[in-house]
Amino acid sequence: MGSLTTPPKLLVVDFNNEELRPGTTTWESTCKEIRHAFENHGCFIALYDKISPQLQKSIFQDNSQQLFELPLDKKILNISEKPYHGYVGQISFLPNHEAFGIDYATTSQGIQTFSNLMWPQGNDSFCERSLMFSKIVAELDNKVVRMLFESYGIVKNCESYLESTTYLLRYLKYNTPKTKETSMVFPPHTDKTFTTILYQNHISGLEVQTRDLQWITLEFPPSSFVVMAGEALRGWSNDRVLTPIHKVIMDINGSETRYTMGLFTFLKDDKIIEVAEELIDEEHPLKFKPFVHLDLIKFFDTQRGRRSQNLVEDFCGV
Ligand SMILES: O=C(O)CCC(=O)C(=O)O
Ligand SMILES: [Fe+2]
Repeated sequence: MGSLTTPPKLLVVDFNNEELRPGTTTWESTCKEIRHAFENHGCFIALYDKISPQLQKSIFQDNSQQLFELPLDKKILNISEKPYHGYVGQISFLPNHEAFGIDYATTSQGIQTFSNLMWPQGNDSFCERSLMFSKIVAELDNKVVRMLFESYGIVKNCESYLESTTYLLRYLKYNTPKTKETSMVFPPHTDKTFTTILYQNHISGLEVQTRDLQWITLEFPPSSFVVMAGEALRGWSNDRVLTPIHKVIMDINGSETRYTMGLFTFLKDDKIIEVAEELIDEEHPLKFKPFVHLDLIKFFDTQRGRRSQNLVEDFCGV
């Protein structure tokens, strides 16, 4: 059904702007804009041209294609002790979707461990490009997190969050759906991350739900990323940040495969995620008890967690 009001436009932040340095007025005003975007929509678009055209091409054309062409007995070796960190595919109600997860993707060891499973004979170019991509996107992530903390006046413990962050690089693929019933290639969900950064090839499809339940179709300008809040960030923010519901829809008349790269951040087990006192006031009384990120994901992996409409509250609400 159509909506009577036009869907809002998402914030676009130009991270290529030289003026976007701590101490400048541009920095200060952009910090505020980012905070409002996280609070109002839970996401925004980042223009960031650090991925060269060659890297972009080889990530989508070489790396993604090589990975998804592997035989199933190799793909299923991509497992993890952590829920939702490994291979996803062959799911009857998601016939057009497949994904891999590479944990500790900003370290050569993390990438190598994954590559050794998929290509025991070695695949140096896959490793180099994946590592380069993850490091570039992690830099963007760190900047965004710093800006969000700063806009709330929380500067002192930001570094401890960044030091405790691990990065899961996911390669995602969506085939063209065959019928109208399967045009939703990924169902509505929220991310269980701290933050998620998405990068796609030229095939769009991501839609994000607003607070007033309208769907926005995301346009990715050239060299852009979508930065999105996960459930753990919502917990950290004392429920100020929105964790947006999003889904992927593809045109049944389309002919091209959609590839996405996602950098998903998580906090290590020794890091307690705790609402900072700066985020508690009369209007925002404390909503969540301190928690460990992996425990939140494990909770989601239970029947009660998967049914929850309000994950952080059901997991650690006060
Ligand atoms: O492919 C996309 O654009 C979205 C992927 C996504 O939402 C996810 O993997 O959590
Ligand atoms: Fe998602």
